[in-house]
Amino acid sequence: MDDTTLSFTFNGRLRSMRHAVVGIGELLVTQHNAWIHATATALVVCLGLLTGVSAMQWCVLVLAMTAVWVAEALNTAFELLCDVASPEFHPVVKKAKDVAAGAVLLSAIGSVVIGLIIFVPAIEAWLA
Ligand SMILES: Nc1ncnc2c1ncn2[C@@H]1O[C@H](COP(=O)(O)OP(=O)(O)OP(=O)(O)O)[C@@H](O)[C@H]1O
Repeated sequence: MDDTTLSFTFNGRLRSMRHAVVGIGELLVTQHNAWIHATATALVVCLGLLTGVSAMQWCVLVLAMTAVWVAEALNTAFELLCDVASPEFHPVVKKAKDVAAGAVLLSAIGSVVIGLIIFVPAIEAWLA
């Protein structure tokens, strides 16, 4: 490891953030699940604005949505690595990919439950 690898630079951090933004772009362009998450995110934001949920409820909703996006991003990265490491069918890769996909499903189910807990009463109050 040389000095340039060790030194902290603003440009280095900026470059690193650019890579992360490119990664998010890749997720949005290539992953069909990400399109569903984007639609759900837009729906939640519209519903939240319409029904006037509280600041604390916004925090919970943001955390729930972020959990789904993070799970999807990690699952996608994992799938890409699997495809390089084992392009042919492998029973253990199947298990690994299925478990990673399960993480996305778990976070999505949790988010739907949170959405129902927050929005059912909020919509009832809004319609009353
Ligand atoms: N190399 C492999 N070996 C064994 N099983 C695999 C392999 N690649 C994919 N699979 C199986 O196919 C399923 C789908 O894999 P794939 O990589 O297409 O992801 P996906 O769930 O379709 O996600 P996406 O829609 O984001 O592409 C996996 O969950 C796994 O069960």
